Amino acid sequence: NVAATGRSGVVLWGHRPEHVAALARERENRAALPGLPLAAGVAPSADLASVAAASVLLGVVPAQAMREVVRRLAPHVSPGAVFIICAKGIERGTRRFMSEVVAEELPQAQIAVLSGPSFAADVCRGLPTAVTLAAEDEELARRLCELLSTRSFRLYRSTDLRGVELGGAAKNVLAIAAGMAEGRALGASARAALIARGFAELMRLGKSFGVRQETLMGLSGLGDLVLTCGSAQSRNFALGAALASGEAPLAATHGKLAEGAFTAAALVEMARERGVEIPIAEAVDAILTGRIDVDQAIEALLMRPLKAEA
Ligand SMILES: NC(=O)C1=CN([C@@H]2O[C@H](COP(=O)(O)OP(=O)(O)OC[C@H]3O[C@@H](n4cnc5c(N)ncnc54)[C@H](OP(=O)(O)O)[C@@H]3O)[C@@H](O)[C@H]2O)C=CC1
Ligand SMILES: O=C(CO)COP(=O)(O)O
Repeated sequence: NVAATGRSGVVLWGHRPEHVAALARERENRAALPGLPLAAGVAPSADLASVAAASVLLGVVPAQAMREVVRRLAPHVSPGAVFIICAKGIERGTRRFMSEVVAEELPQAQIAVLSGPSFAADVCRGLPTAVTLAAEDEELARRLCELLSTRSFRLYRSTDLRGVELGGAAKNVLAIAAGMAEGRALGASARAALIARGFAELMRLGKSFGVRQETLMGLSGLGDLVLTCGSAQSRNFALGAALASGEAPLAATHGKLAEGAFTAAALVEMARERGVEIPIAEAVDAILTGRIDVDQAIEALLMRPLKAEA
């Protein structure tokens, strides 16, 4: 809808023809965004070839599906087209960032990443927010920000692509921990402490990747961390709360996408490889894989040796 603000002919491709047909008929995604109509300029299509004329594509699929989707898209994407990654996650197994996945599968495209505090329902309602758009080429980032910004959806540009995607991926894992604290009624002070210590983990990890600290202090790092660690509207936060109330990891997502559940293991492995301590993310991964329970995780975090804050 944002892309179709003041514009027509925005193709919305989806992989399920029946879902695409329902979207075209009802002009609304009744399951995911009930009561929020599709913008008039959006044309749903199940035909991959319909993206061939596009000079800018937005990839809004689960991170673990990105490679498959981009591989299918590749024969239809024109050389020089821009592919904007909207997924927030790291590929399991390969531990590739989304920009690496897309570069491997879509070498003809220019890559950008869009990330920041932006619940789809809020954005669709026209509520104001600001996000970061990163591309290595600053001129491209500037052009895309101008193309896609609206009065209520403000894009700030960055050339720190890796920093932006790291912030978006890591905040989902940390939001699961915040949801657990909420589920166990640990209180507002604990939540604030968790956000601050989670942010310290993100900063340490970011340093090991050579990303800019300012990026992580910005919309796609701290901004999205505060949003998702503070709202039950977040599916990652809701997963944490469900785990804390005793639900099993597989059932606790309630069929919804919680990216942090897939990214946690990759994040922990990357941190270990770099000798970076990320105890909150590690606790989330250990709970998701059934190695410890929520009580043991809380106990372990509270019993960590006292040290300097940094
Ligand atoms: N929702 C939000 O508020 C925000 C989400 N994001 C990020 O965007 C990404 C997508 O999230 P969201 O849109 O909520 O997720 P959804 O679960 O709604 O999935 C998005 C779309 O991807 C489709 N899809 C799933 N698997 C595949 C596949 N293998 N091949 C092709 N299409 C597929 C889904 O179709 P179907 O379900 O019918 O299979 C759906 O149409 C995530 O990484 C998320 O972190 C970022 C900011 C905000
Ligand atoms: O990334 C998001 C908002 O910025 C959406 O968060 P969830 O995927 O946890 O719902």
